[in-house]
Amino acid sequence: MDVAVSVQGLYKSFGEDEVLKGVTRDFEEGKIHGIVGNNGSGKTVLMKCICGFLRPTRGKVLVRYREVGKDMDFPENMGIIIETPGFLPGLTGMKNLRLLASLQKKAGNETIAETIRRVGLDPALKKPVGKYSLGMRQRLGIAQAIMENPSLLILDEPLNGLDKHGVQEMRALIKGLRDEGKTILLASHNQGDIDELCDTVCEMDGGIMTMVRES
Ligand SMILES: Nc1ncnc2c1ncn2[C@@H]1O[C@H](COP(=O)(O)OP(=O)(O)OP(=O)(O)O)[C@@H](O)[C@H]1O
Repeated sequence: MDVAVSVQGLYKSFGEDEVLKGVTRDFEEGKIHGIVGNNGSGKTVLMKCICGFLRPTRGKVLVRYREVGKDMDFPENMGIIIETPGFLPGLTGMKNLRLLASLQKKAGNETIAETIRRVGLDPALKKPVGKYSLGMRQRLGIAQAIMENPSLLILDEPLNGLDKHGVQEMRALIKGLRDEGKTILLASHNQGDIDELCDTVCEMDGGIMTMVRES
């Protein structure tokens, strides 16, 4: 099997608090991998370690066989939604994404506009993001994560705040991204999202990971 992300004996402590307790798991390329678990079970901390935002206390994360924090600071070709996407409230959605895209210079204006349309928003909308509804902000967050066509997506509760219709649309989008060959790690509390989207499911419980469903 082609492994996109390999988590090997991962421990993470904050002071006395051991939040990850030896997590080991390979996530196969081209699939949607669900991560479920109660509040505080360590899902976000695990995702932050995979992204290189947090350094593990022990163990390692390999993304496409290169170690995060050693062979590279952050995995390349990665799109992320972790916690609420931080946009500048006074700018339009298009301007926010253009600003973020200017860092990597991978996505031009047409690609950004196309991505905004793909998540069901209007790239010509003059309304500043500060006046967006929660669902619109979430859609823009998804656009930001996918605009540079990453091959790995780390999505922590990406469908939060969306109404029923929005959830259906964004589920279809996420499945479409998987069908394009992308690898997706998806943390969710929504059983419907997990059942419909995920090829494999694992559960975090008190910093320990157990397998729930293999494809
Ligand atoms: N920067 C930090 N400093 C100290 N403790 C932290 C930090 N980040 C997370 N924690 C602790 O790690 C534990 C796991 O948090 P985490 O955010 O990974 O949970 P989660 O499974 O994502 O929960 P939720 O479902 O609520 O999003 C919690 O007890 C949290 O307080």
